[in-house]
Amino acid sequence: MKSYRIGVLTSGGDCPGLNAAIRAVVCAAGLLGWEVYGFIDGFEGLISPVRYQILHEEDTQGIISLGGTILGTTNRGRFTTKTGIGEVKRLPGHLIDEVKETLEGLGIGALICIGGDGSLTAAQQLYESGVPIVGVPKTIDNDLSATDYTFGFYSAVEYVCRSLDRLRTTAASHRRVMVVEVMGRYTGWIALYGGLSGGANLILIPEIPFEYSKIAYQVRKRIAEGNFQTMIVVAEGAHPKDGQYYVVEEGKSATAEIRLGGISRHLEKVIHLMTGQEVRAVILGHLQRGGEPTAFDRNLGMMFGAAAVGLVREKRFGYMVSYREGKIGAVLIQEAIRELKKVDVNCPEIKTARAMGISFGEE
Ligand SMILES: Nc1ncnc2c1ncn2[C@@H]1O[C@H](COP(=O)(O)OP(=O)(O)OP(=O)(O)O)[C@@H](O)[C@H]1O
Ligand SMILES: O=P(O)(O)OC[C@H]1O[C@](O)(CO)[C@@H](O)[C@@H]1O
Ligand SMILES: [Mg+2]
Repeated sequence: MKSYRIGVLTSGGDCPGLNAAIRAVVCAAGLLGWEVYGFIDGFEGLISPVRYQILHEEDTQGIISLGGTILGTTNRGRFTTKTGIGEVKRLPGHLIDEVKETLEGLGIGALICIGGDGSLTAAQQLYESGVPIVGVPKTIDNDLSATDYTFGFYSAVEYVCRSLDRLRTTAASHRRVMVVEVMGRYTGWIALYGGLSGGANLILIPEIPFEYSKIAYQVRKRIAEGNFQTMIVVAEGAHPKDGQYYVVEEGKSATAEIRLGGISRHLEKVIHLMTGQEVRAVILGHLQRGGEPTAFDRNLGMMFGAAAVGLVREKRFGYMVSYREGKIGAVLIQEAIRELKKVDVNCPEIKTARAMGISFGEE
């Protein structure tokens, strides 16, 4: 008798912990006697030219500690559902039909989609069209609702924290202002957690629009107090009050979301002009996304992967696994993608930062 078959794919920006999730899916499904088809390059592998790899336990040995994804991923292509903040596009019907044909042709009974907000928006649309889908949340940005954490986030935070440690010694030696730009798209999770743990003096996040004069004031105040170096962490999506996001490519592409970036270079010029200090911008970029996952992200990836197989077993399609208050559970994918999870400006990390005199550039 043909055994039950499931598919798994990784989609959107890669992040540490994806391989741990893939291994858990393969091991948990294998114990149930199921076959696992890993689709290559996310949703792209589901349509012509269809690409997949049958995954056995031995194919996933030793990958828990490996960054990236053995299945490949993409954040541009034929499955664009998001082009800008709050803008959602419908997937064309012919694409959905092709996905269904592929799954039916291969005898696959369920598909596990490991993705961020954009990829799970596509997954939800496929589910609404009858594709049996279970979601697994991932992204370094930690911007998915209905889960406290996504794997990849703490690995990125760890990198930001260590980078600040290194940058502080050179900033102190030269009595400079360092402006360290970190990822996170429209949310400030990485900037807040990385900045606080790395001893930043100012943290600029999209949730708290800043004022240039307040940043300059903080730099001058520090100098007056005998602190000649200032560490500023800025989220790529941070912006001044009434200001625009800084984007790498002007305009929008039909096949990808806009790329944010460049705010640190702008701040470098403005802070120098306003304070006369030497300022250096450092963009941490994809160094935050590469490399090995932290132990937390490995464990979260495995807990999510194994739980996703459990949801398939229970036929709870349209659900996404989640982590809330220390427990693994399930929520509707629809609930997770309804709106971006932004930093609560009254959260303990912000309160702690304020209590310690760390500025958010608005006072
Ligand atoms: N095959 C594809 N074709 C087009 N766009 C895609 C495809 N796969 C993923 N995307 C898009 O890539 C972007 C990133 O994916 P997702 O949100 O799942 O990951 P992420 O880790 O949160 O990264 P990001 O911060 O870039 O959103 C989303 O806008 C998503 O719609
Ligand atoms: O890999 P790309 O296309 O540069 O995408 C960068 C974006 O992806 C993310 O790293 C999330 O995966 C965002 O923080 C960032 O804005
Ligand atoms: Mg995203």
